[in-house]
Amino acid sequence: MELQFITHYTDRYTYFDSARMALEGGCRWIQLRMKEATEEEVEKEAIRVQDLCRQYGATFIIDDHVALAKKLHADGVHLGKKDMPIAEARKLLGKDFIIGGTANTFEDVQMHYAAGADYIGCGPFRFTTTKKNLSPVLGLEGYRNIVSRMKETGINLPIVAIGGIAFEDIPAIMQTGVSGIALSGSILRADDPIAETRRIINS
Ligand SMILES: Cc1ncc(COP(=O)(O)OP(=O)(O)O)c(N)n1
Ligand SMILES: Cc1ncsc1CCOP(=O)(O)O
Ligand SMILES: [Mg+2]
Repeated sequence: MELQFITHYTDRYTYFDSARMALEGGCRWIQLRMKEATEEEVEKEAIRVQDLCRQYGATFIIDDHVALAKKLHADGVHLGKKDMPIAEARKLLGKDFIIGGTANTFEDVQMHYAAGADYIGCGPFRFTTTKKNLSPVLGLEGYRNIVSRMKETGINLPIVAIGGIAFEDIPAIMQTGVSGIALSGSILRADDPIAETRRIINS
């Protein structure tokens, strides 16, 4: 299973802990997402998490902060509706950076495809408290619809499902034709987040 881990914090774990546990559990794609942090805090953690990702040979993506991704030579950046437009980020970063875009509809996918995105984070699958101001929930039917319209129009981009996903949801979500899963909370709420990551990777 292709898993992207999105960093978060809890009463027990820091952002850095969350990335470390996902890497120890075998995840090889980490997105540093720190919504309530200052630019300085994001940079400080980005340097540490990037170093750890390098030790594990994992891809390191930064959420929202294009200039920081360029400065640190991160592997890429993830951008949503309220962030820098993908075409502008592509001009700044060039072709060697991975750029992901958020989609909630097929029209979002079309727009990001035209702008040169490398992958789509598509969601939310269901309600989650990890993100505020959620777009409408897609459910399985939402993914089926988006994937089938992509096939009809010849849009070939990896689609990563995100939002409120737990271990038990993964087989049915993968059956809709998406390429992978991104998650955060269900790993951090597990008794043993490292074992939970391993269970997902091996599923
Ligand atoms: C893989 C992935 N998909 C979607 C998102 C959401 O990005 P965005 O819409 O910009 O919202 P924030 O994460 O910035 O709150 C994501 N980060 N990763
Ligand atoms: C960043 C993001 N975008 C849509 S839902 C979400 C949060 C994913 O985290 P969780 O797996 O805890 O719902
Ligand atoms: Mg964003």
